[in-house]
Amino acid sequence: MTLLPDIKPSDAACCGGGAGSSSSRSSSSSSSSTTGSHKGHVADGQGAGGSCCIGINCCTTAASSEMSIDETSSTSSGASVTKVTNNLGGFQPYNYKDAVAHANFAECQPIDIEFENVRYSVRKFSFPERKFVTKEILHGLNGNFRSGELTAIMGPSGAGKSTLLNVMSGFRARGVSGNLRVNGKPMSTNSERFRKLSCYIHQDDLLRPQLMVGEIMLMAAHLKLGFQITKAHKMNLIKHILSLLGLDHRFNVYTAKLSGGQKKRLAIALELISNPPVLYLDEPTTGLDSSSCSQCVALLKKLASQGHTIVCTIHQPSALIFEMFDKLYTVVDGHCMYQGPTRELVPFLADQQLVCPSYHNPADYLLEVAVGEHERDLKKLILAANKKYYEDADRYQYINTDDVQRLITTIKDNIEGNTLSKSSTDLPTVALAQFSAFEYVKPAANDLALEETKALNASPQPQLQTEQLQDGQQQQLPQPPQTLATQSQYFVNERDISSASFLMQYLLLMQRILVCARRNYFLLLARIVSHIFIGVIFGYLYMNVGNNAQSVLGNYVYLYGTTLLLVYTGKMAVVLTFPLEIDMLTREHFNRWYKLGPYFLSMISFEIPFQSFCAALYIIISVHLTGNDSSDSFRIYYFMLLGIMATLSAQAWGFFVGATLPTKLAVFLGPILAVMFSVFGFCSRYIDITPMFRWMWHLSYFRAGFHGALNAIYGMDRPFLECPDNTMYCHFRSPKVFLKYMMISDVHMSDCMLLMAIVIGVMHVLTLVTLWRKLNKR
Ligand SMILES: Nc1ncnc2c1ncn2[C@@H]1O[C@H](COP(=O)(O)OP(=O)(O)OP(=O)(O)O)[C@@H](O)[C@H]1O
Repeated sequence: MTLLPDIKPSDAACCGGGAGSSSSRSSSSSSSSTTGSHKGHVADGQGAGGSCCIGINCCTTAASSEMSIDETSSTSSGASVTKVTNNLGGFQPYNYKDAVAHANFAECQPIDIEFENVRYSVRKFSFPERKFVTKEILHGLNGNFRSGELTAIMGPSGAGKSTLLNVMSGFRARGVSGNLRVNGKPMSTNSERFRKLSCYIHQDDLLRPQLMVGEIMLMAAHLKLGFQITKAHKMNLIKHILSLLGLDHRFNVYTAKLSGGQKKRLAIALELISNPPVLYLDEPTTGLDSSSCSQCVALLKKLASQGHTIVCTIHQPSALIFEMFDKLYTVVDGHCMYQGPTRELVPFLADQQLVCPSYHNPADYLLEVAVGEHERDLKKLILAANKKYYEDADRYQYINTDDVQRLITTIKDNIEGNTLSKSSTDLPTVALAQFSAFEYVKPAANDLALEETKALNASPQPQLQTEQLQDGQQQQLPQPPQTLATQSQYFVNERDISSASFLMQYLLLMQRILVCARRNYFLLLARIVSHIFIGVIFGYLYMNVGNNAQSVLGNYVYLYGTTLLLVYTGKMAVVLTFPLEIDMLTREHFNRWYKLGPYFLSMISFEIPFQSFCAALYIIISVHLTGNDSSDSFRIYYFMLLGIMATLSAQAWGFFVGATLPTKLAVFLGPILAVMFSVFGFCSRYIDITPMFRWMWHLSYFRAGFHGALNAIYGMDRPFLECPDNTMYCHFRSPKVFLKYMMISDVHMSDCMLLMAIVIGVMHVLTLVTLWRKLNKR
């Protein structure tokens, strides 16, 4: 098992051509269908009295270069790679638009989601009212997200877009009520079955900067697809997805060096590995320039056109991008203000006496209405939107399967009559373009048309196919190298996915940690160097105090400083880094990359030995310089064991604090807790502690570590210490006298070890439980 894929950059760079060249004819059919929808859109808008500027009708699109498939070759890994040449015969650099237009993603199970009366409330403490209050954010939303549709959730800032996405994806489940049906069957968003259907891509991309694109993809493929699928198959799939998303040339690039748009595409590519039927994206276009924006939406549109249900929030799309969405769901103050096909928005608003001015972006106009710029009663609009939703739902219900069958038969007739290219692999899109008036036939038509597509793909294809040209001439076109069926063979069927076992997940995550640690060695090196440095400083300050009866208090301070150092370095290293880890864990776990158990085990399998190693380094150096190693060697072993246990106890607390509190709070609450344990259980004698705080003395791992260390160095019948100047009185010549004076002569080292072992175990269990709650009680 290797994380680092054995692929050369040249191999990866080639696969862009492979996918980008899938089929020139499917592009012609899909572009004709797109044009059809543009026309329909404008007609609708104008017919209703509105005349907003929409999509390509107001923009000039760049002329696409003519491309043809030149030759097919094989890479060293055996993958079929197709070079694409332009009409000048040169090698064509990667063309994202073409690749997206020609891309064929895998078919997937069509998923229609309907929701009814969805409400979401949060419970918060109100300081002015001095009580807990419940705030409802979503107020009984109804709607549907359908297979084959790209839906945009729009609305003003703070309207509840992200909240709706979080609720619908199951990312937020607490405080949610309402009914949800998936393909007509009731389901809970918190159920495992529902979660298996979808992936959620957050607005900010949390990608590990130390990993390269290819590595992160392979890691995700191993974790998501398991090991019943060969590595070669996974590599083919990865290359295929990366080339579809225009990232193949970034295969060997660290994710830190990707642009914003590339990171976004990589985030999508990672989730496409398991080919989820439903994709939720939170503001996928935020922070992208207009070209990256339209590339990103074009990609989503293509995914939707191949059967996925795609839902994303979007802020203020340009007219061109707005036009690319099939459907719009507008949220205003937690209510739905419009839902339905994008092209029906302008007529809908016009019906409400809101006429979108000429050459005005309907998306901008909608937002102006939503923020009240057009002085319309939003309540009326919300009511009208609900009325429209129910009317549309009725229309959908009353269309029977005979109607759908009739439509499909007509499409078949069209194909046989050669009015449409038989080679089109995008039958559902063609079917829908033909019958765009019957918008709500879509789900059923999609199912039937997909079956037809499968049947067509299964039938033997002629070597050369013909396409009817506009002027009536027949021209021979080369066979596309990969049809829908062959391209999507890389995608793994849902039933073949068996995610990696516990052990394999653990090993893969361990490998990821090691690779990241090796590449981000500066932080680890800093931890090692600081322990060595402080070991030398402490050793120098308390040089040779170990066996000197006159310097017992000096040695006491050395042991005290040692405990403090080990406790702070153990705790702070994780308190500061763990909250960021939790964000990544939340996302990867939600998208079912791995389970919590292997993740946590892999993390502590690295952190525990590393922190122990740092503590041991410090102890070896300082013990030698302070002369504490001049007595029996077993004392040093005990001292080292106690020091390591103290640092690991603090580390376990650090994990717990990091998992429980946000970083800003953890940074100062962690030390406050440490000071409390220190003052009340560590640097005071038991009788000096206020009775109210004596429980801290018993529970403090600080105290256990320190008293244990004192016991290891001065206890266990240590003989008299040296008193160098015989003329002087050495009060603590007898170690027993010193321990008695410090009131710890009855403290046993074994008790201290037991207490710290319990702290380590209990705190790790508590951290695990906290994480589990965070991940599962969202
Ligand atoms: N956990 C929460 N506690 C309290 N209020 C919340 C919580 N989550 C969301 N809200 C409130 O709900 C409203 C909707 O928030 P949401 O993030 O969904 O808005 P949005 O439409 O996505 O906004 P933006 O476009 O600015 O991201 C906001 O007023 C927000 O303050």
